[in-house]
Parts: sequence; structure tokens; C-alpha cells
Amino acid sequence: MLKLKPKNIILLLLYAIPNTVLSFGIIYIINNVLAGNESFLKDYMAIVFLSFIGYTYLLNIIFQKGLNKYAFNLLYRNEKNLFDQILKAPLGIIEKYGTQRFYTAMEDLRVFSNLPYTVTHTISSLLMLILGIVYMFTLSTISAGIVLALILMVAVCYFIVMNSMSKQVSTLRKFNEYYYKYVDDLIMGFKELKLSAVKRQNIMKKFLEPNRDKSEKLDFKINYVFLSINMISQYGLYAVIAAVLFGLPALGFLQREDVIAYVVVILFISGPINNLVNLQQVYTRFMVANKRIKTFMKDFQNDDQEVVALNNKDHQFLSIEFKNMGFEYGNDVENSFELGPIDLSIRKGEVIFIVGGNGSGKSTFINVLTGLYKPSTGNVIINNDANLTIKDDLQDSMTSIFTNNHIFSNNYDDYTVENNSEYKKLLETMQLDNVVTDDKEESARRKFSKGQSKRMSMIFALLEKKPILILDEWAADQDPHFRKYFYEDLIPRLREEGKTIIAVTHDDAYFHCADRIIKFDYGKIVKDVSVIDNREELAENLWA
Ligand SMILES: Nc1ncnc2c1ncn2[C@@H]1O[C@H](COP(=O)(O)OP(=O)(O)OP(=O)(O)O)[C@@H](O)[C@H]1O
Repeated sequence: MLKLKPKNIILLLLYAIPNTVLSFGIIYIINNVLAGNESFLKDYMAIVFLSFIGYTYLLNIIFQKGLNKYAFNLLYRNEKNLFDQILKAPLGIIEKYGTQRFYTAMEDLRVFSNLPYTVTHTISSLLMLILGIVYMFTLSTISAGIVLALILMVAVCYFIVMNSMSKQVSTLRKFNEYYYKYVDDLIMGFKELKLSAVKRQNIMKKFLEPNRDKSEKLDFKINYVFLSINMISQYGLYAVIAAVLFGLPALGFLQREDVIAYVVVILFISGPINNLVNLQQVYTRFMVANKRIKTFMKDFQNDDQEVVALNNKDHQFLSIEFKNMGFEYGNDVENSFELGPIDLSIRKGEVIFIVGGNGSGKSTFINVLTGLYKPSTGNVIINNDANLTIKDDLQDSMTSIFTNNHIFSNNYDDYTVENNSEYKKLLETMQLDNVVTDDKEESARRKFSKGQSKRMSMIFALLEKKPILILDEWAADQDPHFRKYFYEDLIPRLREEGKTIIAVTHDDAYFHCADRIIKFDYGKIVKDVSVIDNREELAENLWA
């Protein structure tokens, strides 16, 4: 996340050391002027004093600009990395952890982007503190030792309290993760919630309110502790000043003339001390954010090498063969679903319907076929070449429309719909030409009915010109007229064009439109029927 390079450390020191020396110069002049030191009462000292102030101001302006640039770069670079990490993550990981992890990771990144400021403040404050204490030692060793011991006592208290807060900050984050889940449900299930008073009541009273109430209490507690610590730092400082004003001179440890110098130094270093105290709570948040970002990165790590170049640009597809292939969901739920073992081969140009009861494994198989899930056992051979893999050599030859199709808000493909005659023809083919009347991108991505959106997805899929078309219950949302047209006109036309079509379907009235019907049951292929040879079996109902 944040790697301090030697160059950064040098820049930081180039700022922090002169800044501390100049700031200390300012106290030194104040002290000597207050003590009536002759050589500091000369006229030119005013110019020296103002120059010191001017230099520190300039130094801070220049450094803060650079620091800001660095911090924003860190934040935005990491936002891009996070997006990229999710893009590369396997589907199983996204399904396992859910989207809310992404949002909390974004929040953590925002926290983390303050780290450069914090590091700078810490170093400057520490240097100021050290210099102030050294100055006190030059005046009186015993008094400086006592003041230092008092400051250390307060610091130890901070550390103890802060460390005890780290767990609570982490729990607060967990509450927020759940909160985002409810927000997800609220947005995704808005219509269901609007219809059901019970659901509305329950999500509010049983889930959201308890979560927010507990969160509020914890948030308050954490902030109250942080606030109290700040107060202790402020009032503790008054106690140290009281010791300097009354205790140390009375005990004979500090000369009266040095008392002013001590008080000025303590007041001057009170800023850096407060900074350090405040930084403690920020560091606690950093530690939590850092741990969570690391866990996020680990959870979303992708061991597979990303396909940098598309190996199969010419989209050659001849066959795919599954040999003894098995897949198992990698979660620890008991009786988790097992697909396979599957022995199956699919050849170029075939139209295959995948059928089977609910939960029989059709969509799971589609996810393996498209390379979204990696088989746990067995082999997959592409184009009779054992060196080829789905992910590297076949994925880019496939286009798929999943059950919950998504129309992207932008065109992420290489084609454009504007001035595209093929697009216009496809609008007519899919009977959408009365709905989408121009060739603008935004018109193609407007709000559609479910059936229309599936047709639009089909247009986008066909414009990709991939040899393999995979459909998961595509026709389920189509009206009877269009469904018939899809099975009896469109599929034969696509077959003629040489496309390989693999479609999950429950439409038994159109089973005759396929070349092969593959039936799944409990994760296994129980029938693999050639339509031409087995019209009778089809008539007897494949569901039997
Ligand atoms: N991400 C997942 N993690 C664990 N189990 C899953 C996951 N997705 C699906 N399953 C389980 O795998 C089994 C097969 O599901 P799948 O979605 O492949 O069935 P399907 O044949 O497509 O059903 P349908 O006709 O209802 O769409 C089911 O028992 C389901 O509970």
C-alpha cells in the first residue's frame, strides 16, 4: 500500500529538519528577548525573527503541496488497484465475499491516504519535542528529567488506552459491513420492501436499528475515549506547567530566570505533543485499515496469471472435451454441491440445449464451461490440444448472456453502434427497432423491460462476433410469439452462420430445435441425446 522509498525519506528529512531548526530558532529568540539578553535586543533581531517566520511559512507551503500531491496519488492509484484486483478475482471469490467488502475497502483506503500527512506530522512533532527537551536539559538536567518523566507517564497512558481501542475500532468496521449489506438489500429489494409492511418493519426494527444503535454506542465510546485523551493531554500539560512554576523552583531544581524559558518551551512543544496525541488515534485507525486492506488483498488475490495478450485472436474453435471433470463449491457448507464427474465433448457448430430440474447444476456447468469456475478434478481439452486452456485460449471466443443479464452503462466493447448497419439490422431482427429508434449509445443503454433488455443483450452479444454463444435461460423472459421466433428462426439462422450455441433452457416445446439435449440431475449428466436420432424420446418427455 504505502512504501516509503529512500527518496521520500530524504525529502521528508529535507523538510522536517530545517523546519524544526527554524521553529526552534523562533523560541530561542523569544526566550532570549524575554530574558533581556542584550545581544537579542538589537534592531536587526526583528528582521531575523520575521525572516525565520517567513522561511518556515515558505518551507511549509512548498512541502505541503508536494505532500498533497503524493497523498492524492497514493489514494487514486490504490483505488485503481482495488478495481483491478476485483476485475482479476475469480467469480467464486466475489460470490464468497460479496460486494460490501469492496465498499469498506474503499473507505479504508480513504483513511489510509492520510498516512503521508500523519508520518510528516509525527516526524516534525518528534523532532520539535526532542529539540525542546534537549534545550531544557541545557538549562537544568534534573528539572528536564522530571518534566520528561511526566511527559512519558502521560504518553504511556495514551499507548495503553489506544491499544485497547484498536479492537473496538475493528468491531465498528464490522458493524458497518453489515450496514452495507442492509443498504444493498434496501436498494436491490426496494420493490419487495415497498410491497411488504412486515419486511419493511423487520429490516428496520430487527436489523438496521439494532446495528446502527450498537454502532452509535461504540462510535460514541471510541470518540469519547479519544476526546478524553485529548483533554488529558491539555490538562496534563497545565499540571506540568504548575510543576515548573511552583514545584521545581521550590525544590531548588530550577533557577527563577530559567522558569520563563521552561514555560515558553513547554507551551511551544505542547503543539507537537498534542499532535502526537491526536496522531495516536489516527494510527489506531491506520492499523485497523491497513490490516483490513491487507486481508482484502489476500482474499481477493488471484493466483492465476492474467491473460495479458489474447491468445486466440482469430477465435478458432473446433471442440471442447471434458474428461472426468468435477467441480465443487469451495465453501465449508456441509453437503455443498458437487458437479460431475462429467465426460462430454462439444463440437463446433452444434446447437446444444442443457436441461434439468432446478438446482441440477446447469448454471454451475455454464460457469465451468466459460472458465469462470476452475474444475477441481479432471481434464478439459480444447481443439484436441492438451496445451490449450479455457481461460487462455477459449474464453475470448465465447459470448454469454447470463440469467441476470446486465446492460453496461457504457460501451466497453471494441465496436460502436453508431453508423453501424449491422446493429440496425439486428434491432430489426430482435424486433426492437420500434423501441430503439436511433443509433446513439445512450438509446441502446436506456431502461428496458426484462424481455427487451435480454434482446438488447443478444444484440450486443451478436455484435461481438464470437463463434460460441452461451445462453442461460435467455428465452424465459420472452413472450410466446418471440420465443417461437427465437427457437424456430433465429437459432437455425445462427447455426447456419456456423455459431456453436449452448443454451440452458426449460422450454421443452422447442427441444426439437437443438442438435443435442444434455440433461443434468444432481450435478451429473443423466442424458445426452441426439435430437435427429431420438425424436421419439423427446416426445416421451425428457423430464421423465
Ligand atoms: N455460489 C455458490 N456457492 C455454493 N453453492 C452454490 C452456489 N451457486 C449454486 N450453488 C448450488 O449449486 C447447486 C446447483 O445450482 P445451479 O445454479 O447450477 O442450478 P441450476 O440447474 O442452474 O438451477 P436453476 O434451474 O434453478 O437455475 C444448487 O444446489 C445451488 O444451491
